[in-house]
Amino acid sequence: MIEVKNLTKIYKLNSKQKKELKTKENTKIAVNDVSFTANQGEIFGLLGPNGAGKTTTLRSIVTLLKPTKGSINVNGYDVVKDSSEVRKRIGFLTNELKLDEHFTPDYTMEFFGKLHGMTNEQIISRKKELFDYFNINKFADKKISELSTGMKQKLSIAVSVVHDPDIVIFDEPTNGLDIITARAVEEYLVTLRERGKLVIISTHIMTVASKLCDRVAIIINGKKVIEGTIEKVLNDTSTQNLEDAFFELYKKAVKNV
Ligand SMILES: Nc1ncnc2c1ncn2[C@@H]1O[C@H](COP(=O)(O)OP(=O)(O)OP(=O)(O)O)[C@@H](O)[C@H]1O
Repeated sequence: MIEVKNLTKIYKLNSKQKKELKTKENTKIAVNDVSFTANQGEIFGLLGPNGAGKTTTLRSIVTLLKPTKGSINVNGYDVVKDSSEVRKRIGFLTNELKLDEHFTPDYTMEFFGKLHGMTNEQIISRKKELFDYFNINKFADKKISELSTGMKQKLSIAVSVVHDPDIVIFDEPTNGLDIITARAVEEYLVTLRERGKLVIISTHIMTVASKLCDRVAIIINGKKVIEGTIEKVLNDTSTQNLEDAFFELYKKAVKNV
């Protein structure tokens, strides 16, 4: 279970960033007083346009960023005070995860398994389970540089969940993937939910969210504008689909700026 309470993250901006963001301000409020709860056995979606604050929120949950204000609790552990306990319980996958292309899938799994303090037996059995699931066996001893993009993505997922965490967090899980790999990733997320895991995904693609998520929170300009089941979001916005709901909420949020 993850409880995010009044999370605020303020970045200091250097002159290059100020230029990029076309601002004279010295700071950027990326996440502004955001709270939500996500429970075991659900796929929770953090939705919003580019720059909304999704990645910042996820990176704060996985202990890569320290909140400026507020708190995040992961299965009873605080992300700042008990960061190593939190990391044991979370698998984090982002497009930025770069696997070393010189190594083989086999070696990479062993390496990350050892980093998580797993025994050789645990690593062997987990590797078998994940390589069977993602059809990686044939490529286990090839250099990662020789693998297709889809296979690399599947391996990245296998690596990020090698320690069989209770909570799995994917930043834009199907972004840039072909339809077959995207489907394989989606199916895996559903499998994780069936096994009682909490899966949190961030996405700006509303059809992906509608298909996968039990509950969502929509973030616009760093602020949460709604949280609940897809049904609740459609009811509250009097819309028929999540894309229309998003535009309704976006129009309101922009008007209020
Ligand atoms: N390290 C940083 N320093 C300064 N500003 C940052 C930094 N990282 C992100 N930002 C800014 O904070 C805001 C939120 O960014 P974030 O990456 O969390 O959004 P996002 O919703 O994940 O968007 P995207 O889908 O584009 O990744 C953006 O305006 C971004 O430019």
